[in-house]
Amino acid sequence: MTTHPEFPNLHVLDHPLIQHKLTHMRDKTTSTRTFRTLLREISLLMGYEITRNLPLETRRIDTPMVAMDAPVIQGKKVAIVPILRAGNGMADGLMELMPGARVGHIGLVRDPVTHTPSEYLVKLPEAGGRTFILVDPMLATGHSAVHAVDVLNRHGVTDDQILFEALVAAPEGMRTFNEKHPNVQVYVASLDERLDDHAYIVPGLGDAGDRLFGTK
Ligand SMILES: O=P(O)(O)OC[C@H]1O[C@H](OP(=O)(O)OP(=O)(O)O)[C@H](O)[C@@H]1O
Ligand SMILES: O=c1cc[nH]c(=O)[nH]1
Ligand SMILES: [Mg+2]
Repeated sequence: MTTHPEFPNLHVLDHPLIQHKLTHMRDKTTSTRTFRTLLREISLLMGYEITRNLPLETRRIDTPMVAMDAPVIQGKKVAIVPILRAGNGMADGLMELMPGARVGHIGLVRDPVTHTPSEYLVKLPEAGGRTFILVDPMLATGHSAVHAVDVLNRHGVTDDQILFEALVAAPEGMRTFNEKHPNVQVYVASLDERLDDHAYIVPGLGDAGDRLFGTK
């Protein structure tokens, strides 16, 4: 895991398995079926790092030898929140890791001309001191990410209780995001070069939602 001099809250997960799978996802010849499998697998691998600081509690169990107080994750203290649609593909991986987690949804779609997101669904579990893991593969202009964190803030979740898991981010989007939410920790597989004239990430992987669901 590496950090970035300009973005102290950005963590680039450079594990070879994650980088190898990301390369296959970027490849335009990769099928929808394989893209979907890879997104779930990368999210699961990233989840291993992202959950590193989750609080543990102890539970009394009996081993075949003796009784002991053994550590367990406070599963009900975690909420996974995909930003629809593409975030769904990442949430699947995290839900495998944490089957007891609550799951919320934030539906956003980006206008192709103005690049501003509009909201079509918000359904969230109670804040209740939970860690909220927001997931969306693409952080491009950053407006969708900012909007989603604003939604969580209004719901009673503070920035230090939010982790953002993306696959690829653009520097422009990270700048915009950090102007509003510098205390949200952001985890990515890659910080890419730039945005193009249509606010797509370069080199990126194209339209994540369309590639995940085969809609184009
Ligand atoms: O950083 P931004 O410039 O806001 O762009 C990123 C957003 O764009 C994509 O979603 P899109 O709006 O295409 O919706 P979809 O997931 O339904 O395809 C992506 O999944 C992010 O949510
Ligand atoms: O590169 C991009 C930018 C926004 N949304 C995507 O799916 N891809
Ligand atoms: Mg899309």
